[in-house]
Amino acid sequence: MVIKVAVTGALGRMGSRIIKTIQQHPDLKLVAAIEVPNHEKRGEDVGKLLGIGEIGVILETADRLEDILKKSKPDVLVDFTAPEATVNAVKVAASQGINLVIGTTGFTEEQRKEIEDTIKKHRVAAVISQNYAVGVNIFFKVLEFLARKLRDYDIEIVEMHHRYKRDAPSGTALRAAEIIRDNLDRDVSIIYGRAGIIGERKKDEICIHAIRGGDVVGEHKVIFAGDGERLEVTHRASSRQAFVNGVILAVKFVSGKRGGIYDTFDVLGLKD
Ligand SMILES: NC(=O)C1=CN([C@@H]2O[C@H](COP(=O)(O)OP(=O)(O)OC[C@H]3O[C@@H](n4cnc5c(N)ncnc54)[C@H](OP(=O)(O)O)[C@@H]3O)[C@@H](O)[C@H]2O)C=CC1
Ligand SMILES: O=C(O)C1=N[C@H](C(=O)O)C[C@H](O)C1
Repeated sequence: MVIKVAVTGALGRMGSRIIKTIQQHPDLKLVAAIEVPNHEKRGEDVGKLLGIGEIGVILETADRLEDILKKSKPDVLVDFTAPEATVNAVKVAASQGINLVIGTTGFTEEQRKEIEDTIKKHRVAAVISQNYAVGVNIFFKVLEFLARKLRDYDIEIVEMHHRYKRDAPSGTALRAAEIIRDNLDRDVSIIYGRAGIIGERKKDEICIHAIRGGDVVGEHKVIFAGDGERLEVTHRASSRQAFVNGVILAVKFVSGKRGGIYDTFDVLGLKD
């Protein structure tokens, strides 16, 4: 069976790669590609815009999302855009019974809740993950283990991304901090950077440090610092294809599912 896929953020760093990869999977068919309202390339063939030759799908814009989805009838909508754009895409797609793969990061608590409530209300299925790379999900599992074993160590997270990234800290760093917090048997708060006369480090905090620069695809390091030793775990993404490969698995996983909110642990069979 062929899975029909729509992609929002079609010309973005992730969206464009997702579309190119869909073209390499005979069991996936791109049926709609959507960009920001009033995009100057609206109406042009998306394959041509991406330098892979005509594919027979024209670039549409988000102001017409409802009609586009009604016409193209995708099984799954893949969204890597920006927080408000994702909230809107989820509302429109879910109301038409379309399942979702969501990769956008940087949501407020309210936006996250709105997305989850919408998915539940319309009983669609969605995969939501801050990081679709297989290696990062294994890194998360390693963090669960380390947090249980090194519970008295001082824990710090450092992430680095390209200069264009809009949100900080990264969704992955936030998820890593939550995983560690949930696996420690003591209360900790998550804080963001330090400056000034901060005094001695507090035991009950995990600090996230966000670095931005150049074309770095994505790096995450977690440091467990003890007395006389330090354990560091690092994941480095050198190509966005690492995320895209996970997205393709998520599309195949969520297609045809009846309802529910899943993550990449579900997709990759990593749930305990
Ligand atoms: N979960 C994961 O594994 C990963 C998540 N991400 C996240 O994905 C998101 C996108 O990242 P990236 O591809 O690098 O960003 P880009 O800015 O390259 O791409 C986003 C695209 O979405 C477009 N867009 C914005 N609003 C809308 C809208 N309303 N409808 C349709 N398209 C819209 C943007 O257009 P314009 O530029 O004109 O605004 C842009 O083309 C970020 O939140 C990032 O953190 C990234 C990599 C991996
Ligand atoms: O914006 C990016 O590029 C990335 N965003 C995700 C995040 O915020 O964690 C995942 C990846 O690190 C790349």
